[in-house]
Amino acid sequence: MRLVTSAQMKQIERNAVLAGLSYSEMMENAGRVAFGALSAYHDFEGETALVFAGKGNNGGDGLVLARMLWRAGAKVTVLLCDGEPQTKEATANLSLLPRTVAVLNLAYETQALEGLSKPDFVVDALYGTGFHPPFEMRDRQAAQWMNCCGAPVYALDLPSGVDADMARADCDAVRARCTFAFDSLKYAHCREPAKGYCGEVHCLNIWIPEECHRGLYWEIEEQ
Ligand SMILES: NC(=O)C1=CN([C@@H]2O[C@H](COP(=O)(O)OP(=O)(O)OC[C@H]3O[C@@H](n4cnc5c(N)ncnc54)[C@H](OP(=O)(O)O)[C@@H]3O)[C@@H](O)[C@H]2O)[C@H](O)CC1
Ligand SMILES: [K+]
Repeated sequence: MRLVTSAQMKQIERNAVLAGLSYSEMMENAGRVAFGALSAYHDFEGETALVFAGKGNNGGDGLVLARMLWRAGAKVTVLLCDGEPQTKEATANLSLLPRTVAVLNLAYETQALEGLSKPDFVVDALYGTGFHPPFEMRDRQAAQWMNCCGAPVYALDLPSGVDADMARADCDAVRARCTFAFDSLKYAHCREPAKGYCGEVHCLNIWIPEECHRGLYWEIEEQ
């Protein structure tokens, strides 16, 4: 198993771009493999899914997954927790969502969380490797909602609220049933206190060529 820092992960992604894999392809792959992993737990058809999407690329992964869940027959609601996406790839994936996916923007619809019912499952795509604790108020409320709703939460790459490298965790960090780590494990998947928020960790291949990792990871035993 590979273990990387967030800076190493960014370098691996840059290497992947040089090797011919675009950022948008990596995002598409991340959403797709998360969809595949989630299908071991859910049938999707007729199920209700809430996708909490942040403004960065972790949110973009969530928007790809939202599209795939909708295609598989789930009733999907996306919550934009920090307004519109701020990266090119995430913005493109927001525009690819079909109209039948409800999109609530918590930056404007400030009371939206109060009106939500418990879904069949939740996708946490609020923050990944770019997060540094602590939460700001709106994110804290979103994380508290996920933790209190009673539905299983599946975290993309990391549970929101943990620091990938320091393995620190905000006291309201998302408590996931499963975390789908992309490409490589990060310290937060392996060290307390962050590890305790991850639930089962599945490290998923997003098709970054092997040579892009050279000299940029530590080999560790399977967790
Ligand atoms: N591993 C891979 O090969 C791939 C990973 N992908 C996914 O991308 C994320 C990392 O995306 P990134 O955009 O770098 O980071 P985040 O989505 O986690 O969020 C970054 C934004 O959040 C801001 N931030 C940080 N801390 C806070 C805070 N406490 N409160 C509010 N906002 C915060 C940060 O702002 P800065 O000023 O700190 O820069 C950013 O605006 C990775 O985890 C994967 O899920 C790719 O999609 C595919 C390839
Ligand atoms: K996340």
